[in-house]
This record gives sequence, structure tokens and C-alpha cells, in this order.
Amino acid sequence: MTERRHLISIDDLGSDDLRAVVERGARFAAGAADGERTLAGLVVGTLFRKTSTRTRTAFTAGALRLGANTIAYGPDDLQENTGESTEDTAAVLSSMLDLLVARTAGPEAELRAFADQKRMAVVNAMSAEEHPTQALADLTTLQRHFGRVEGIRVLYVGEGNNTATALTLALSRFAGTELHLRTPPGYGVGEDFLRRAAVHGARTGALVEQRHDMAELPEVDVVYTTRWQTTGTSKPDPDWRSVFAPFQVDDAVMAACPGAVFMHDLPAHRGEEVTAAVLDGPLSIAFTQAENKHHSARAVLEWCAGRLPA
Ligand SMILES: NC(=O)NCCC[C@H](N)C(=O)O
Repeated sequence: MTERRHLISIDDLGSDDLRAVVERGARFAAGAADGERTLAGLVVGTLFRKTSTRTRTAFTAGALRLGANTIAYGPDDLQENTGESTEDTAAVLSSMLDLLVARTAGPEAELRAFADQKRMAVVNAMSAEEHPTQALADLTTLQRHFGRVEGIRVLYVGEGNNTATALTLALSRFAGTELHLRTPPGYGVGEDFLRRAAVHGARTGALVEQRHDMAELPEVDVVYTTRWQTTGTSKPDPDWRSVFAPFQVDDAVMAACPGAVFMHDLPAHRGEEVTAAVLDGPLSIAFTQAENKHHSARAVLEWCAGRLPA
């Protein structure tokens, strides 16, 4: 039996695997692997407890295009809702499915419980801690746009959410990259992720730094932002909007970063984290980035299934 591989965190990918998944995603994007049915005969379950447009569609369409069949579970479908344990659910699903793509948007521990077996691969389609498949699509976007990931400099503006943590772990694995996090005070990327990125950076020469203001913006290739309301979270501070307001990406931020393109994990809220002029303007590659989720998802599914072509 083929051993399946789980993708719960970017750190689950070895360096060669990470590079291979990014390059395969870029090949799909270029149309160079169209028609390949590498997942023929497999069944992929998708469990989305929270809303999803891009990730759900990318993985479902990706699985179908590669020849797999899919089963979709919504937030109310599994007997976990009536009290069945995650362990029992995992034991049953893993005896029938080859892969499970799951957006719990809750603590990663639940995904790890699903992944406590080797028959069914588990893909983290966004947990509270990390959004690894977003970061892989982002790396594929950099690879497509710049022809490389190495040496790319990113200014990330906004909440240090699951998208930011995954990007932090992912970029720091590539030589000479820079990630400048500008997060509102109280909403930063946690120390644990910064420490893990620093360990990668000591080996790759990547730089990750975080500040909580918008002064002295660095020279970068990409300005990246994310929505202000992270899935499944609420902000206890009633005045949080005034804390976030200085972190809006507008024409002035883009002008302070000459030559940079604009990226966004979407969904976007024009007038909050980004102005319409930037999101819909000539420097934005946000919708190509969204399309890349489909290309990258196919590479992720292949890697998890042990079917990524050599
Ligand atoms: N690209 C996406 O997966 N977008 C949906 C989630 C965005 C954001 N990281 C969130 O947690 O709400």
C-alpha cells in the first residue's frame, strides 16, 4: 500500500519536496501537465466547516481534473456533530478515503488527530494556526511572476493570521528571501513561528522581521495584505478598526515601494485592508494568485498521495 503524506504545516515538507511542489504547481499553471490523470482511482474527501471559495474549489476541481472522485462534507454532515470522536471519525474515513482536505479553522490538534494514521493523507485547508496551502500557492505565484522564489523581498501588511504564519515558514525556507511583517500592535505573528523561521533563516540566509507600525517601509518586490476579519476569530477590542486603519494598503504604500507588485490571499474588502485603486490596479496580481491555488492544489494532492511525478 502506498504510504500517504500529511500536509498540516509547511514544515511537513522537506526542502526538496517544497521545491518540487512549487515547481509542479508552476508547470500546471503553464499548462504543461494538462490532461495528466495522476490521481486516477483515488477518492478525495473535502471537509469544510467554515466558508471557502478558493481553497474548496481549487482542491475539488484539482482532484477531478487529475482523475480522482470527490466526496464533500459540509459543517453539519459528519457524526462528530452528534458526539462521535475525531479518532473514531478518522478511523472510519481513513478506511475508505485516500485523501481528506479539511478546513477546520480551529486548533491544528484536530487535524493531527485525523492524521494519526497513514492510510489517508490529511491536507490542512486552513487551521487557526496556519494556512499552508495558501503559502504554497503564494510561492507558485512568486515562481511564475519572478521566475524564482530565492531572493524575493515581501512586505506583509495586516493581521498576523494563518496566512501570515504559513508565509513566514514558507519564505524563510528559500535562500536570500526577506519578509518584513508590519502587523497592528497586538495582532502580530507569534513568537513560535518567528523562532521557527529564524531556524530556517540561519540555514538559508532568509530574513524575517516584524514591526507594529508603517514607518520606514523597506525596498521590496511584493506588497501583500489580508482581510481584517480572520475566519473564526473575533476582536475583543471594540476600537480595533482604529488600530488597523494605518495598515491599509493604498496608493501611498505602493508609491513607497516602487517596483513592487500587490498580492492578497482574498477575499478582499475594498476600503478596509486595501483600496479599490490598488486591488484593481495595474500592480495587482491578486487574481492570478487566486488562480494559482488551483494549480498548486493539484501539486499538493499529488505529493500527499505519493504520486508527484519525479
Ligand atoms: N485564500 C483563502 O483561503 N481565503 C480565506 C481565508 C483568508 C484568511 N486567512 C482568514 O483566515 O480569514
